[in-house]
Amino acid sequence: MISVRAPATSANLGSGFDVFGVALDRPGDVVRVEKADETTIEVTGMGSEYIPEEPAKNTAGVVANALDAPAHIHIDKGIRPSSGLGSSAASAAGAAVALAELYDRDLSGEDLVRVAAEGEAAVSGEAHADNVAPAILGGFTVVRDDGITQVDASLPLVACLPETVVSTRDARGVVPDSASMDHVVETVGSAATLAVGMERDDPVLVGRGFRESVVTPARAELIDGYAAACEAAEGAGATGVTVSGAGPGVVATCYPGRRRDVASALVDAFEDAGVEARAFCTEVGDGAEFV
Ligand SMILES: Nc1ncnc2c1ncn2[C@@H]1O[C@H](COP(=O)(O)OP(=O)(O)O)[C@@H](O)[C@H]1O
Ligand SMILES: N[C@@H](CCOP(=O)(O)O)C(=O)O
Repeated sequence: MISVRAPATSANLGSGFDVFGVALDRPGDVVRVEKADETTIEVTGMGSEYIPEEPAKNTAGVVANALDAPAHIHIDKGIRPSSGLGSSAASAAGAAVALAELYDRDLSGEDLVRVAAEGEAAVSGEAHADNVAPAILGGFTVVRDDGITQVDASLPLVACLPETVVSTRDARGVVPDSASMDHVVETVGSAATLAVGMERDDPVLVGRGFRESVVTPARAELIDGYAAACEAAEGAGATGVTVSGAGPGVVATCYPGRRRDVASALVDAFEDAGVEARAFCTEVGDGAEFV
């Protein structure tokens, strides 16, 4: 039996829609695989009641099919589905790494990302690899058609999960079809600032680089209490706050000593808006690993 822990991830980071992603040190999914004549899936843990066990509908099952690697797959979910923290991607990434090892397939990190992205496409409608890339490679990743760039950043993060469900498929439906030149200029400036901030492990530059005015405001409309939560987090020391992935999760960065204050501010602000929420103090972490 092969067992792999794959981390939660936060995609987009404001200015990098479908391009940027980071691995979070916690939480994560654990995927265990054993060879079998045909693929079967069992899911336990956080939100497992909402996750299909039919292989064609589960991201891990789609990966097993893509790799022609039938297995009994057990997924212990540490990441709530439809959270904006790459829950479906973690299972896809964990399955890709575990099944490649089980069947002795000689695949590069980028090959594994491509296979795991097929699992993501099955649930979100499009093959975006900005969650599976950091879930496999770790750190901060930049995904483009011509390759993936990875940086081992060290950065404090707070992830907050309001008890609202937003599916990635639905949240992709509200993304505007076009952007003005002013917005393009702003996004390029933010994305460049964020990438330099990741290289320098600088929470001020990274937080400034979250700023984006096309996709983020459209998604924020789906998250009750979002504006108040951002304001409260910034008041508590966050150097930047944005929607995590497609939402409803929110991600903030700050100096290391401010994480607890930022986490409490986010939770309290959502609760004041009538939305239950929980927050994790975390940091940029490693990719999928054997356990
Ligand atoms: N192994 C899996 N883990 C989590 N969600 C899965 C899995 N397989 C299929 N899904 C489905 O994917 C959807 C959640 O994915 P998505 O909307 O992209 O949110 P998230 O941000 O949590 O990845 C849910 O409909 C869920 O049932
Ligand atoms: N780039 C994607 C990222 C979705 O992330 P998830 O964690 O919400 O699945 C998007 O913004 O649609």
